[in-house]
Amino acid sequence: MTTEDGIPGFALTRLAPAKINLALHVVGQRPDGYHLLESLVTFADAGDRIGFSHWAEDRFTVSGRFSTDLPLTGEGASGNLVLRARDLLRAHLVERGMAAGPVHLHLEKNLPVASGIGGGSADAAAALLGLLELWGARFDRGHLQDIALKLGADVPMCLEGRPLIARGIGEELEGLPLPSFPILLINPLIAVSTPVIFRTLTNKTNPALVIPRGALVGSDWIEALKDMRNDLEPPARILEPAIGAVSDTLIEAGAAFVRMSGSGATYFGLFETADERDAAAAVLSTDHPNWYVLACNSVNGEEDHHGRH
Ligand SMILES: C[C@@](CO)(OP(=O)(O)O)[C@H](O)COP(=O)(O)OP(=O)(O)OC[C@H]1O[C@@H](n2ccc(N)nc2=O)[C@H](O)[C@@H]1O
Ligand SMILES: Nc1ncnc2c1ncn2[C@@H]1O[C@H](COP(=O)(O)OP(=O)(O)O)[C@@H](O)[C@H]1O
Repeated sequence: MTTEDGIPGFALTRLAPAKINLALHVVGQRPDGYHLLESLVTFADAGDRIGFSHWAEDRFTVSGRFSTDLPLTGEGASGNLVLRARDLLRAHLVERGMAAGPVHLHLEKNLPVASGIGGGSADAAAALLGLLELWGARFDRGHLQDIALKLGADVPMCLEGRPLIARGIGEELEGLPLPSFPILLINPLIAVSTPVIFRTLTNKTNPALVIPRGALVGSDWIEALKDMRNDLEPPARILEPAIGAVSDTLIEAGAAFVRMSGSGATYFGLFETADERDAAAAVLSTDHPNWYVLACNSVNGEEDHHGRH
């Protein structure tokens, strides 16, 4: 996943790809209040980037369109997830007698914050993987997933970074052979808080996700997606009525399939061809110059040879 054209001046650069919940069913609630989900997830070939270098002391810098919306320190639950990932991983390595020296981390924040495409979770996962590489540390994958889950429910799936089904709150992962789609992500830059959306949700026991099996092509998946849902979309539309218009705009622009990702407010459109996607992106960028519009592709999935993680 290391990008070929790295951030200048850094020893290592990793992409932190946008997460897309193609479907998200809320099927129950745990005693601690967390909601049980069944989600069909894929990842974009674009997102934030993180640069890593050994340094004389710990340093954190940011750039990019959305860098002003971020916490810049790592302390507490509201700290930057890049720094929280660094500190948690370092503590685990040091405890095991491994070196985890000072680093300069640079976050290029290209993904809008609190937008249902998991930018913070992707950053945390990329930070864990990049730091392991920079520090030359070997770490058991299961243990790394445990650390990831401590940073957020979506961080384990972001460590995988490939099409998968997520269950539980995101700790049960099963890869699946989903093809690559030309995708348009659009967000009217209305930030939506994940905990507020979950609190607004009234129906917590919805029908389970039914995943078709077999050798399916893109059009088969689009048909199958129509029978699935994002159960967080109704509460998001109640909280922010303006985001309903975003969905209509993508349909009018020619998307073959449209749905909200995660707790919103980003909508994704799946297109039959890259040319159709790019034409829609040009129209939407002109009509809505203040919106976030990203033309990308989702990554290709392969058969899961390892079973559940
Ligand atoms: C909804 C999803 C779908 O992929 O994505 P986003 O919209 O955040 O991208 C995720 O489940 C979000 O997971 P994540 O973003 O890691 O959530 P966290 O920060 O761990 O949780 C924020 C808060 O949301 C609520 N929460 C979160 C996940 C969950 N399954 N049930 C919940 O009730 C809890 O109140 C929690 O304290
Ligand atoms: N590196 C980061 N990028 C984005 N958000 C971060 C980061 N570190 C901490 N956060 C906090 O995490 C919260 C969720 O952000 P984000 O992951 O972008 O949401 P979502 O999963 O809905 O797309 C925000 O309130 C933000 O302040």
